Amino acid sequence: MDFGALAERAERVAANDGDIETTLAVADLLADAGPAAGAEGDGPDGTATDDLPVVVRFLLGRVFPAHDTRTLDVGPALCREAVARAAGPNVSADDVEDRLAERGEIGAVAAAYDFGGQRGLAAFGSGRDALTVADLDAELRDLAAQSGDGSESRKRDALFGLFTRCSPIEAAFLARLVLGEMRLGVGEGTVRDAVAEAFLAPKTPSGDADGPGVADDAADDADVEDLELAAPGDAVAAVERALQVTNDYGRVAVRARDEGIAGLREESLRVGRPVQAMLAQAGTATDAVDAFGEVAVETKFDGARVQIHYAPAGDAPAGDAPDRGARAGDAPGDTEGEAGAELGPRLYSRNMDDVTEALPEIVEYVAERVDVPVILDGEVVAVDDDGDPLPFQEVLRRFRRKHDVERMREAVSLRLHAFDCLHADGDDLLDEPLRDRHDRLREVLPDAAADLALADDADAIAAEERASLDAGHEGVMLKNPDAAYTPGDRGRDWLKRKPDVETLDAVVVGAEWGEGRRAELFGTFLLAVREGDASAAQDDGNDAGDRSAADHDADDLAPAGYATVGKVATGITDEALADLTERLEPHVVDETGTRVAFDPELVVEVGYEEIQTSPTYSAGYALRFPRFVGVREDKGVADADSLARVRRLAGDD
Ligand SMILES: Nc1ncnc2c1ncn2[C@@H]1O[C@H](COP(=O)(O)OP(=O)(O)OP(=O)(O)O)[C@@H](O)[C@H]1O
Repeated sequence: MDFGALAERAERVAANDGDIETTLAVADLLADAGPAAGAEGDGPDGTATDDLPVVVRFLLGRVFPAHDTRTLDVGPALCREAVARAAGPNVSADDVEDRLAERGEIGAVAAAYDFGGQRGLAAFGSGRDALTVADLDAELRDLAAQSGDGSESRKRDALFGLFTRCSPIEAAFLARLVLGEMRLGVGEGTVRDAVAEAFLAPKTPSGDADGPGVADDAADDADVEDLELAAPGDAVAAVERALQVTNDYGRVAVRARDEGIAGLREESLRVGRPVQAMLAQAGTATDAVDAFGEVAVETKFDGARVQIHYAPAGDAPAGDAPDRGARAGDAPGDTEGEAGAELGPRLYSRNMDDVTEALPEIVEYVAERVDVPVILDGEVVAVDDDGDPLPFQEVLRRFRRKHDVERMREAVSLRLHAFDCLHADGDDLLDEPLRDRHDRLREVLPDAAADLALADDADAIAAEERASLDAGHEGVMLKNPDAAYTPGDRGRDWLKRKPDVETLDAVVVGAEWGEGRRAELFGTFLLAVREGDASAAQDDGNDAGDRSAADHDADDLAPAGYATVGKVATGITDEALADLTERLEPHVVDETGTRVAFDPELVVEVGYEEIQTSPTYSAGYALRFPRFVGVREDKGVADADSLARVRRLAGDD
């Protein structure tokens, strides 16, 4: 598929405004993305390449599947510089930035420049060197592989080269893609439904050539309200399930197209390919007893979530192939590995970032004790010399560290508490009840997990909670012992119970430069929460997903989809200020006097005394006496707290 064709179809998708219309338009696009039967093309053996997996990922603003830890690592500044160079000698990165402030969005800015090279060639009748979707994917993967000295300038050159090959509509798509800001209004839920619709819906009697259930150019249909999705519920559920275990929309789309529901059901977990973590809702002991009868009561450890993947040498059964071999430092990719391959312990954060290198003692601990292939879920906690837990901020000093790992290993000791087992010795356990998964966990790593404690009355749970708090932990987790493990789900089968000293995980959307000796550093940080819930933020690129300068209210600075709740300046050490400044500066999208606005990128945890209603901030609430607790390295902006939670904490809901 030509990249131009994809970019143009994507614009048409974005022009839809109904959910069903959008889903149908995406389904239509997916049905056209694969190779036509028997088509010849530029694939390795002369067959046409299969663009479907790439198209699916691109629509979601990704080059790599979610489980793949590779990233493009192209920031807004680098993108602006590449656009400026492609636009010609008279255009500087500052000019691009000015236009960005006017237009509010990098795609529109990139499309507005005349990347003369290719038009010049076209004018001479030679036609431009058309980019295909496969070319672009390959180029971006090469770009992602750049590392070390000079990699930034090589990335800039590569991106510049790509822009010079782009028409305006392609340039807009490319700029948004590299920054992960597609703005198509196509979220993960839409793609899931579209995959089911394109490949698993019953064939329509009309013999619609575009694929089952897909309306021809849905956007043009006058009777949009009559549109319906034709894929049955079990088809959507099969896609959802395959997505949960693979974390790869491209792979699932291909499987659905080629092998239908039966093929999707064969997808299974793979050691070396992280899945999303199961999450919890807040709840009380009484809620738990009422809902589950018997309740599994676990300590709520105050650390950082880790998912552990390990296939010891000589023990990985066939069919349980890690995605790649076990060479240290080798990030598992999205290619199939050999069956039975060995994989050294790999550790992933809650956001599926590979944190293996930062936590060598956990790697050693697992390698010394586990002797069958496993996927385990747990929490890494910082401990003092007596083994007592230290606050969560301590573990974050270790968590993503790339430098000084050995020095920090001396300074902050870590301990692993495992609490779940998703896979053991060739068996996928997601559908097994927690009590059975926990038995397997105790078999494979008894040292890191206590026996499952069961209770059926609120008093017994309260006693466990007191014991947990007395031991310096955060509270208790109350789990349904009969529930399956549902990746990515924040359901009612896991409840978290901690004392009412709540903190808020807020997104930093603005700052003010400091004064005096701190004039080079940001001093005060403007905090915001998400306006919608997580799925809305993902699904609605035109609303909560927008991240542009023009959307920043002049007084409030909150980007669309976010509501401000206060400013924090206390509790930040000089070291933390310097770190925050360095990390946030590349994300400045607007600057007025001493005030700056950021793209929403960084989540910080803040404590406060209370939440009051207030006209000062766009949330309608303000944090009283906010204090900085730390950066939530383990959270992305989609995981930040929502306005609904602020309302609840304020007692208004
Ligand atoms: N025994 C346990 N079982 C499950 N999760 C645990 C346990 N002990 C600690 N945790 C941590 O608690 C988190 C569950 O709370 P939640 O799903 O709300 O995540 P969160 O938003 O990070 O919450 P919080 O900010 O309260 O830690 C898990 O992600 C995990 O990191």
